[in-house]
Amino acid sequence: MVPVFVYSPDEERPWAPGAASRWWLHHSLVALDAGLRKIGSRLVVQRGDSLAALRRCIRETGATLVCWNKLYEPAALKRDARIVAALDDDGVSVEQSNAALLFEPGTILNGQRLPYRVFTPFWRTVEKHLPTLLTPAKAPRKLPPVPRSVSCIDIDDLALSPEIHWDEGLAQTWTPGEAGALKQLAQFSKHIAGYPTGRDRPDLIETSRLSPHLHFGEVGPRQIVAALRHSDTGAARTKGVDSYLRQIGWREFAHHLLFHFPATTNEPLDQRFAKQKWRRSASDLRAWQRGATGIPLVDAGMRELWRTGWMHNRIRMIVASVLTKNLQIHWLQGAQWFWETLVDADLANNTLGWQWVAGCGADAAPYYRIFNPVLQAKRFDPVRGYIRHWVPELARLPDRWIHQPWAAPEAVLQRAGVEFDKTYPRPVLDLGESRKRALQVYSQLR
Ligand SMILES: Cc1cc2nc3c(=O)[nH]c(=O)nc-3n(C[C@H](O)[C@H](O)[C@H](O)COP(=O)(O)OP(=O)(O)OC[C@H]3O[C@@H](n4cnc5c(N)ncnc54)[C@H](O)[C@@H]3O)c2cc1C
Repeated sequence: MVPVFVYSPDEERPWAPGAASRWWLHHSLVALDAGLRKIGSRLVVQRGDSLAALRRCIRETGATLVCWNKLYEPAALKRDARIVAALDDDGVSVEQSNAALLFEPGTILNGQRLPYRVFTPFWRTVEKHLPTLLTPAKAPRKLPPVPRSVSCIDIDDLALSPEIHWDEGLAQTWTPGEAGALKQLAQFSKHIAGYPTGRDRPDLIETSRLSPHLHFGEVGPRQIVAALRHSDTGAARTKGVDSYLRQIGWREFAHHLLFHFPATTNEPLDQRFAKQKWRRSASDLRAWQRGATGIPLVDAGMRELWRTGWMHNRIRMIVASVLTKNLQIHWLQGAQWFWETLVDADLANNTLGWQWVAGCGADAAPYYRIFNPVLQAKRFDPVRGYIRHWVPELARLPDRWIHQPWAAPEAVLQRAGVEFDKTYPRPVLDLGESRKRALQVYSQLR
């Protein structure tokens, strides 16, 4: 057996991996190679056209069977179909498996044999099938050595790591690789009873933070189901496990949807929204990207993203709502920024998330649901710990004002050392006015 990785970003266009994903990929490959070496093998790394790289490897090894786990993104499916046909012509067998999802897309359909467009009935059907899932096999303890004659480049030659070192925050936050994923899963599993109540609190670490590991296949959803089911004891744990698996269900839903509706990476699923007119404002977009909108909860989230390559789910919803609804900037602009900066950037989840918030996707938030970052901060960042951490220039403001400094009396601002447009920006929008405008735009689209 010869483990091969081929890096071919051109084959993933227009959604080739962004900067944060490339960072993760580099470290994930290093970890994979180290793991393989421990059991007698090594990772053969190639770059360029996948088919050409595989054919070279087949020539060099005399392989008669090529196996891989499937990806279900539109570009990957097209590429894989081309490779399967070409290898078939060469007389080489191919075996494709599913490790990325609980079930193959196309196998979970509604009564009319059509894809689900609403999450709850989709998840009910998946839940019914969960007991049929096979427990994943254990990893091998020994593998045969890879012959020296097999051509291979260094992982460094893929030039995935950034030349300018903006990645310090990522390195401090994450441990890419299977060992990091399993450790994270084991730790999370101990606290899973707190997940249903804690999962909405960005100031606490109550979610699993497994998203990048799942995206890169360092742990699979079936492994997660198996691990949690086996450890399930007590009512609180059961509630925690159920609530968590439902989120894994959203991931599954997103991937099945993308499989059935591949154009949604760039177009709204709900075609009524295709005629929506968007605002263009480079300065507002930049303020949003840089965490300089003057709206503390939004700025906190965008800075967390920039520094760590990750953002809490509730905050993702809030920053996306402010961009698409209050600022009326196209959801694709937000999706592209997330694509570049998230370590868990995932075409299916990102598309679903953005279209859900913008109101144009499957089972989407209704158009009149416009998150108010001030009320959201009161509710989900009750002691404002999240804002204080990510927006330290406001840290000395009392709880009452820190999430809405524009409303604070001058004396309070002075005492806290806050000076608008010097230490912290004035808000780029009026939340109330922009909400009214958004409601008008959306009501015309219905
Ligand atoms: C605008 C927007 C963009 C998003 N972009 C991405 C993205 O590019 N990649 C990504 O993995 N997730 C994305 N999400 C979904 C979600 O925010 C993240 O999966 C979650 O925050 C990851 O943290 P966690 O692993 O601690 O999640 P947990 O709460 O521990 O959930 C466990 C797993 O379930 C899956 N999951 C959870 N929530 C969702 C969801 N709403 N949709 C789909 N899958 C979910 C993830 O794989 C996650 O790792 C996006 C959400 C929004 C609103």
